[in-house]
Amino acid sequence: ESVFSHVVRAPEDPILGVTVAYNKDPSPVKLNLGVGAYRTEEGKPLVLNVVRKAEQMLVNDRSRVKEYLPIVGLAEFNKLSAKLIFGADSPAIRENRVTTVQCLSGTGSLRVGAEFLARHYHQRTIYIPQPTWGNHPKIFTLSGLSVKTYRYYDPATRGLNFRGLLEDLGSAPSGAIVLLHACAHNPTGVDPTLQQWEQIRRLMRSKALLPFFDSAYQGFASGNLDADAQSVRMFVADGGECFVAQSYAKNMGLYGERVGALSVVCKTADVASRVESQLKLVIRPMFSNPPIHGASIVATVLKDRNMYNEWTIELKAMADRIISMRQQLFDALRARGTPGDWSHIIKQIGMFTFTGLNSEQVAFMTREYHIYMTSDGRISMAGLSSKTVPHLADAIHAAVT
Ligand SMILES: Cc1ncc(COP(=O)(O)O)c(CN[C@@H](CCC(=O)O)C(=O)O)c1O
Repeated sequence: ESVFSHVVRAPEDPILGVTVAYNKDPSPVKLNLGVGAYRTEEGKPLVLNVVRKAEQMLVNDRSRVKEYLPIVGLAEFNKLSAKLIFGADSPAIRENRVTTVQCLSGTGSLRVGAEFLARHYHQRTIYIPQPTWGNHPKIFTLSGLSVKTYRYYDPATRGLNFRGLLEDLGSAPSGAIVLLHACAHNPTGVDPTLQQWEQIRRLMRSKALLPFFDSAYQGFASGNLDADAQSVRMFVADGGECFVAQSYAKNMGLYGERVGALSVVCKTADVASRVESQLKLVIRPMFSNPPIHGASIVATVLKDRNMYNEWTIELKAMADRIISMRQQLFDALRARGTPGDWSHIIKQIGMFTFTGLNSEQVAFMTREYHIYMTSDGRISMAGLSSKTVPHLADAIHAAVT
């Protein structure tokens, strides 16, 4: 009799479980629009040319060894990551008020930040948008924070519920932590305008709410790395403090390398160095020190002007292909006279379209058309190609008529 015979079978993850179901489907027309991972027009995962070039350079460099990294990770990677999100001219970086630690991609960066806050911050409540990435509530709850939500999405307009957002943040207890998607909100694809970000910033600073940015798609929303960092830079420019989690999974296609960074912007350099010393106490018993390969790729790309420029070109090409998939799907639904207003498909940005389809319609599309997507109606546009748009449009048309 096993001592684990009481263990019950856990349900599949709402997002990653979609790929499990997709892989089991023998249909030749099946479409995986679940996981937010870029695919080419041929439907294949993409390794960026600049990444292959960086890896070749690393392999050829016989001086490179496989020693442990410091607990905080690859120093060069950390500096370059801070520069990428805060800007090369950031006063916070110049004044040494930023500490950056390399973590296991975006998830790991969020987790390390949350564990630190649960131990060292006086307010243990974090407000997350409604809806948000499915893993957010689990990461923060398991870190010991208590999770509340703020209104974010308006199903009626399929846009931002800005009034609800301001009301909910306005009634949050002062000092509460607030999770903000830096750009390309997942799953809605709806972002505040710069003017709305400025109003959010003023409100948050007036109540001493602590911003925790999740930047998983920098460069993927607009195709421009600086444009997609504007929300973060507005908060840093006011001299206030904030947390920022960065992921290189999507914008550099390093999904499985698990490359990310957590940055904490503090009021003084002395506080930043003390915060870093405590971040090390979170990391050491969690994963001790981070993996060297992916961070070396990123550092190799970011530190060389030509490779950085080549990366921005490949990044914009990915963003542009997703935008063209939006237009093609919108046009295909219009051509079919599919009932309903589908303009949100071309208004939303980033990797996902929040279609507004309900779970029954999603189940119908999976059953009858072998379309795999999350049950909340989210579609990863990166999983589409010109050849497969008609099949998806047929499925949506059938689901709503
Ligand atoms: C807003 C947000 N933050 C963090 C992450 C974590 O990404 P890392 O791989 O840890 O860097 C994701 C990935 N969400 C995608 C990818 C699949 C998943 O992990 O759920 C998604 O929503 O499909 C995300 O969408």
